[in-house]
Amino acid sequence: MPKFSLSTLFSYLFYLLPVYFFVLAPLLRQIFPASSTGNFLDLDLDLDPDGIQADSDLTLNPEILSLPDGVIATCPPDNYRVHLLQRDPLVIYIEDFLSAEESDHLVDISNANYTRSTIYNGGTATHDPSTRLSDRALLPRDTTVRCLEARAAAFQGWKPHLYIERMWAQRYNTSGHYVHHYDWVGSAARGGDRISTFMVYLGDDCEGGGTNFPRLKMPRAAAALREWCRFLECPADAAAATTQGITFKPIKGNAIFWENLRPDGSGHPGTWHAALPVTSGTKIGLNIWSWYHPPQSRKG
Ligand SMILES: O=C(O)CCC(=O)C(=O)O
Ligand SMILES: [Fe+2]
Repeated sequence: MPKFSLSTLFSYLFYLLPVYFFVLAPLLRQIFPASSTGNFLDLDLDLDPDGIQADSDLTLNPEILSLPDGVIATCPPDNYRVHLLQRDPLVIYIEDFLSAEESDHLVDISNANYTRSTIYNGGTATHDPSTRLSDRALLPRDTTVRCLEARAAAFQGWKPHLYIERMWAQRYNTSGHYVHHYDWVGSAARGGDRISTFMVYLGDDCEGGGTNFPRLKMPRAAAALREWCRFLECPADAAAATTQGITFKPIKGNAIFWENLRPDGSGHPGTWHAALPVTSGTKIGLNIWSWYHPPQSRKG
């Protein structure tokens, strides 16, 4: 009977381990691709066509989310054009997401409701003008707002367990700004998180006030730049630019859409962004955030 010494065993391992890691394991991954059941954003177990399970919806708060309430709005057909900026994170620019009439109407219905914007510090809402200087107003859910909720949900493929948050208009006067931040919270494992953001411009009667993404890159091809410079700040001397990355100009009716979460539910670092200071005039924005809240993580 052959005798195996410890050193023989080690020499076998020395040859076999690389064979496993570099040949066998990749081959197995090709033949049996990983199932997506561990993928936070692929949870799609709901059989209810509305993506809503009656028993698990008790925890959803109608003061925060635009929950179905039996009111069905009759809406005009969509009339927007999309421009794909990049896929990871997904960033899509939407021209004429709102008509001029819709933008003006939302400004009108927000006017009476403005209060100073807050930030959250350890779970407590505080005012900090060095971080965020603006006023914001909760929009009543009238027909225009309901049609916009439907437009935003349809844009995302009516994804089950996705809830459009109640909408807020945000008004920045001269010096108004919001320093760099993420819109996601990092709470996917605790129940849900903000899966996406539409940053819509309702009023662009201002200088400055662009939405800056320091970690996104300017499109490179000359033809692409010609197209994108309609929507992005394109300084004549890019090297002398004081901001990093890309900055969207406020243009009334247009929107930037981006996905905040990676497929595993973690927040995407590329979505770091800011509202640059308004140097004169008034900018009015509209936040449409979508909250992804799968029923499994709602239990408890
Ligand atoms: O007003 C903007 O350009 C961005 C606003 C924003 O990032 C926010 O309200 O979370
Ligand atoms: Fe934001």
